[in-house]
Amino acid sequence: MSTAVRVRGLRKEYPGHVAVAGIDLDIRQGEVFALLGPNGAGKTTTVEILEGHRRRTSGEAAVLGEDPGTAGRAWRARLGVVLQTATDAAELTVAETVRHFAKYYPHPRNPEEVIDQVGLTAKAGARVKSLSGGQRRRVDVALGIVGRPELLFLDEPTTGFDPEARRQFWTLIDGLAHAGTTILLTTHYLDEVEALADRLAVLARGGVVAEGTPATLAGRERAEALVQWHDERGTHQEHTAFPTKLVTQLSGGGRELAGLTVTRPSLEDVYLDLIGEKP
Ligand SMILES: Nc1ncnc2c1ncn2[C@@H]1O[C@H](COP(=O)(O)OP(=O)(O)OP(=O)(O)O)[C@@H](O)[C@H]1O
Repeated sequence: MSTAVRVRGLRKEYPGHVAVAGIDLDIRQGEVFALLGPNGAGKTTTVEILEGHRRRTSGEAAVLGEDPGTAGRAWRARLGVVLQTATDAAELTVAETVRHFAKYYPHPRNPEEVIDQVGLTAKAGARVKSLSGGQRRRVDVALGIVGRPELLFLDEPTTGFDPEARRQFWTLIDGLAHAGTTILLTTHYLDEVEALADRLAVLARGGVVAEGTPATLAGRERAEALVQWHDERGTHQEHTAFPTKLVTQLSGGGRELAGLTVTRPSLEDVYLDLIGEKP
């Protein structure tokens, strides 16, 4: 599988401050890759460099085979971008806005279909100005995908969405990924990462502190499990690296254990541990 994004030693310094301290990343074509990290970790800076919106101080970057610092309009048309800050609310309607943006691209998607996909058909004739925050965010997403991007950047795309809108959005992203779109997602929602991402990297203090799949990040699948059950003497709990063995012993080969649960660290536990904020 070929590489959509390749980054080596990427560094960004602001006066008196290192925002990105030399990171490496490889994002394969067709995968959904999530970038996680606390506020100020360097996610937006990294993404903006890859989008060609910000200059790097040093290091190498190749996005769809080109250097984002020098690539031109044809390259830009292959990208879809949903920035963290919402598009300025204009006097135009939703349909007018999406149709207008579609004209910037050589092979745009059908604007009406895109509006439908982001769940805004009922609001197609409404002025963007009159929409709620979550609905405007959906317009942003529509504008990000109308150009049929090969690589889609989503910077905190579901902030302000209600739970139903988030689910719809996940379905939409899943569909795009299945159709072969590479997606780079930054988010603070760990359930979003578990639902969507093939792989993720955790950024903290400008560096990558862990990289892996949501299920195996930082040895999560090998971490000790907590086994809980109760009997006439009360509730019991035990930490073990071998929960299957423990449960087999406890159940004496088939006796039912009341209230049995086996839990491993959640992605959130692992994440908080990695960024050094575990309570
Ligand atoms: N234009 C700028 N000038 C100076 N410092 C900046 C500039 N832009 C960002 N920074 C600093 O660089 C660091 C990384 O910021 P960045 O926006 O990349 O973080 P982030 O991981 O996206 O955070 P968030 O989760 O809050 O969006 C922060 O300390 C920020 O204050």
